[in-house]
Amino acid sequence: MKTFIHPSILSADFARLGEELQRIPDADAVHVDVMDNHFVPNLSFGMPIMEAVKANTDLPLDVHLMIEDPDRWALQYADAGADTVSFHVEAAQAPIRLARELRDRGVKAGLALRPATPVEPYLELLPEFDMLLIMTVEPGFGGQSFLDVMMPKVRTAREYIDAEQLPVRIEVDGGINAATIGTAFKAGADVFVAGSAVYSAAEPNQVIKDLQAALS
Ligand SMILES: O=C(CO)[C@@H](O)[C@H](O)COP(=O)(O)O
Repeated sequence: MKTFIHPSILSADFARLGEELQRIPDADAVHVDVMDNHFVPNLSFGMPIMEAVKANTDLPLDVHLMIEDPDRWALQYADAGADTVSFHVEAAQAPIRLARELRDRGVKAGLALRPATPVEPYLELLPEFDMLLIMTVEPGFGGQSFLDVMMPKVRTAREYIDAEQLPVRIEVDGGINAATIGTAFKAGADVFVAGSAVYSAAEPNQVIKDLQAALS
């Protein structure tokens, strides 16, 4: 199975964001965490920073909206150059309509689930999506510990996706590092977001290579 490492810039130095983006050349995409201080108890950034990120990297942008009312905002991120826009099923009014609107623009649609949200009720929606984002920490902050109790959810999704032969990736987000990535991979994830593990290191790109090596 092909795998993808997406560093999260939530753990980068925002005052030097342009340089921070140049420190991860072997990443498969940049994970862009948008938080509104309503859906999650933290505020990160919005469209101006998204536009600055787009202007300062050639890597694909994997945008994760942790916001209320994604139906209202998601298309702006698509139009600003996102490759993938994931929004939370707990926040969306009309997830299928929004996924179709994203895909009509040529942008991949991701369905994100909080740790407390079961996956089973949403499996039948997956043909409408390109990615399922399973949170492996409570959304809102970087640097938390990996919730391995989410692995049954990843396994259930993997079994369904394989049985239905859907071209849907499974992204895990939160607490991913060299010690946890193998657990998530074995459960069936193929896209791995890593924030603090990458950006707290002296050489972020070496961490990306180490994570890739841990999967090979
Ligand atoms: O969405 C989130 C947090 O809500 C994540 O993308 C974190 O930014 C990942 O950070 P680490 O757990 O890898 O430090």
